[in-house]
Amino acid sequence: MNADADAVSLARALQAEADRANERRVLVLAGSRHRGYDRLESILDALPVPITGTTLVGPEDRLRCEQCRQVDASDLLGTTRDVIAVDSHDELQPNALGKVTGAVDGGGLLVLLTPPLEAWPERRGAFADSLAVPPFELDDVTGRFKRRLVRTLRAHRGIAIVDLERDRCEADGLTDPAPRLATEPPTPPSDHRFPTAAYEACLTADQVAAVAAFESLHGTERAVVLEADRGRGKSSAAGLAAGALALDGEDVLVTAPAVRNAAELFDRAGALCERLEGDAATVDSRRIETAAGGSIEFREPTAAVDILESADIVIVDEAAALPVATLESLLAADRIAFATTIHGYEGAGRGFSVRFRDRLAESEHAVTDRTLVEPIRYAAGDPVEAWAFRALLLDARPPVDQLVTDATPETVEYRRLEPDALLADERLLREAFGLLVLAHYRTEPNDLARLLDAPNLAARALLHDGHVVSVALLAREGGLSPDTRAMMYEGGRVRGNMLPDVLTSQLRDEAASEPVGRRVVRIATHHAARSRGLGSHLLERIRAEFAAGSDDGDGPAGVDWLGTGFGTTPGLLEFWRENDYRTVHVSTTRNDASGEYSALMLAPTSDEGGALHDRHADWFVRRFAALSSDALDDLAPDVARALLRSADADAGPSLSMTAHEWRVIAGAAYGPGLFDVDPGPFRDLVVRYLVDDPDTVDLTDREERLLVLRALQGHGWETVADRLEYHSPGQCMRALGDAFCPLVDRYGSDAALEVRARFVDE
Ligand SMILES: CC(=O)SCCNC(=O)CCNC(=O)[C@H](O)C(C)(C)COP(=O)(O)OP(=O)(O)OC[C@H]1O[C@@H](n2cnc3c(N)ncnc32)[C@H](O)[C@@H]1OP(=O)(O)O
Ligand SMILES: Nc1ncnc2c1ncn2[C@@H]1O[C@H](COP(=O)(O)OP(=O)(O)OP(=O)(O)O)[C@@H](O)[C@H]1O
Repeated sequence: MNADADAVSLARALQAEADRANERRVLVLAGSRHRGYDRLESILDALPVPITGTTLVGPEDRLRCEQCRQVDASDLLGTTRDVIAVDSHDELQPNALGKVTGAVDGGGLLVLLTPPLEAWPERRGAFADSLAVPPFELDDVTGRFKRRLVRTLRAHRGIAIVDLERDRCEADGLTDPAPRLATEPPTPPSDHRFPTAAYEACLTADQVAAVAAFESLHGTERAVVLEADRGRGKSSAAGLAAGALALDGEDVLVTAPAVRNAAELFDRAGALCERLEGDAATVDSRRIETAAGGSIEFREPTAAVDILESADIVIVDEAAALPVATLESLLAADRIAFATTIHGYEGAGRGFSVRFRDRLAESEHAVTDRTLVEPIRYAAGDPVEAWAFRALLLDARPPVDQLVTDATPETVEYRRLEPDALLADERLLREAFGLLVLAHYRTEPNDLARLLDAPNLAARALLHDGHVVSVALLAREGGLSPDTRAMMYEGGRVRGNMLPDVLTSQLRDEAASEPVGRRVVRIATHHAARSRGLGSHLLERIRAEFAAGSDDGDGPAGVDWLGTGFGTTPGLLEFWRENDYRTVHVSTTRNDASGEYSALMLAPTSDEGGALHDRHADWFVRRFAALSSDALDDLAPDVARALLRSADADAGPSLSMTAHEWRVIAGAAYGPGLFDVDPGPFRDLVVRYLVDDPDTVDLTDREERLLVLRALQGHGWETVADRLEYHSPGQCMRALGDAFCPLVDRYGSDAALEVRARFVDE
């Protein structure tokens, strides 16, 4: 038999076994690219799988089947394919691998076309190129992620490896699974309100329980949360429930990141409505109407927020992939359900579990939770799912709570997490990466490759009894050549230098990328050990290690600055401020994923870093008032307060109001004057007060919010009165005047104090 026939019969045997077990199998075709494609074509011809069920994920349309590029792998999320072949000769994007693996059906094959496995880790493709950020070059990028990947391919069950160069089968991937037991169809709950047909349409007992959870939405102020790994049928369960609710006359509003994410939901809901109402129901891909007077309608997330009031019930599918701010706006709905992916961070954010769960818990909604465990696309125990989880660390978790509950700054050891050490110690890698995933809504498989291979990144951790309790990811930034600096200043982009890039290109400071710094890209403390000073301790140790001139500094002369950039919340700003980081910028648009404005902060560690900080802090304070009534007029007042409070107290101009302007301010505070006639000087005063030490003036939180909303952001009296719950605009006006009194007392010039004396008996 020739080699071609061998590979074909192996593929057939693999596929037949996958089919019998309702599991998936992986077939690696390792060798030259043309041999890989030749063999793949013979295999596809021979497999009993229609070409319409096959997708090639690669740079060129080289087969007769559907094709997409790795960057477009998200198109396959939530879809189900019989065979997916990934051409990874030019590059392999870890994110794409995660997405496509989840889309292979039970009985299906994932085929990987790779270079010879020994040589693969050393190949540098487009993804590696993206890790070579200036001043580093492609040769500085390492191949650890791929070395680990090859190790997992060789170690895991269900993975066949064919060496095309030596015409040799390295592993046949056959697992000889036990025969599948016939499973009983799930039964409806004994007592139910939804039609029996909704339960009969379920494929697993988990799905029945999930549909039943939606019955709680008949009450008021209710929320349902369905959580599951990919392919457990949560969208379908939500669809059956949506159908049942619409059949009961309810108007159901469905939203998801894109309409294709809601396709399964509408399929299942449509089928149920047609089954129970026949032609009386009208079914479309975005709208279903029932004869009972109910409806199901799809709207994109922002549009959905605008029409919440018109719906009885809202269902949010793929909630993890929506910005937290959008999820919060949706919570205004009285009855709402969220379906979300747990370990599917290959394509879904972590915003839902990281930030939104707390806010849901604080809301008035009574929450019913259901987790769907049983897979539907393939059988439980599928070896390819186990491999993908391991290879991409999709299920990486921080240590269990008990291991770290006693951690304090005194018990922990500071550790540099060198990539080789991480590669050699799977538990350390899982704990550190797991902590980053759980704590951050945007950690994805590409980040695992970055952690292992990117020359500009470094990780540091605190270990308690050998377990990771706090972790930080640092990026080297700045130190760029004069040519690169000029290029950035003139509008060019440079990768991987976020802080210098913004300071140079947006804030017009050509010298900003000359000093060298370390940006804290991410920091996380184990949730069982927060608020004990561990995060601060880690930052302290990092500063000691990297500070300019320190002996054990990483690099010859240490760094000029430490910095950070993150989606602002008052609590986080407070954390960084306490650790001596100071605000130098806030973005003028909201982050797509978090829905928050981002702040940039600096903690200088040398004279050059100090100079960089000082001029940017000054510019930041100077521009803040104008920004607040423009791009930042929807910034939350508490965030605006925290941003200014975290700026350096010496930054910004000192007050320079004329005597007349002081009379206007003092007249509005103590006399019959009006803020509205000349808001400018009032704003300067508010900015100065919020940047200075606030303890010197006695204002309440509400009064400070009033200063931000009215004086800085320029919202109208009616709006401000409404938001801060003043009885009337008139009362709000008087409150603003009162709020300025202590500011006049603290800052007022002689002219101001003279005005005050006319109205106050001193
Ligand atoms: C660039 C970035 O990574 S920014 C994102 C930071 N990371 C995250 O948001 C992940 C989730 N959060 C965490 O892992 C932790 O809360 C960290 C890393 C922010 C802080 O770690 P900890 O070990 O708790 O820090 P530490 O004990 O030194 O300081 C805690 C103080 O920071 C402030 N703080 C930090 N986060 C918050 C928050 N979300 N809300 C309110 N206050 C906060 C508080 O002042 C808090 O003190 P308190 O608990 O007494 O009120
Ligand atoms: N009750 C059902 N009846 C028929 N098909 C179903 C049912 N439940 C799930 N499926 C099918 O199983 C697959 C996975 O279901 P679904 O998309 O609902 O799961 P999911 O958990 O939302 O997965 P993903 O996150 O991958 O989209 C889909 O192809 C879907 O059509």
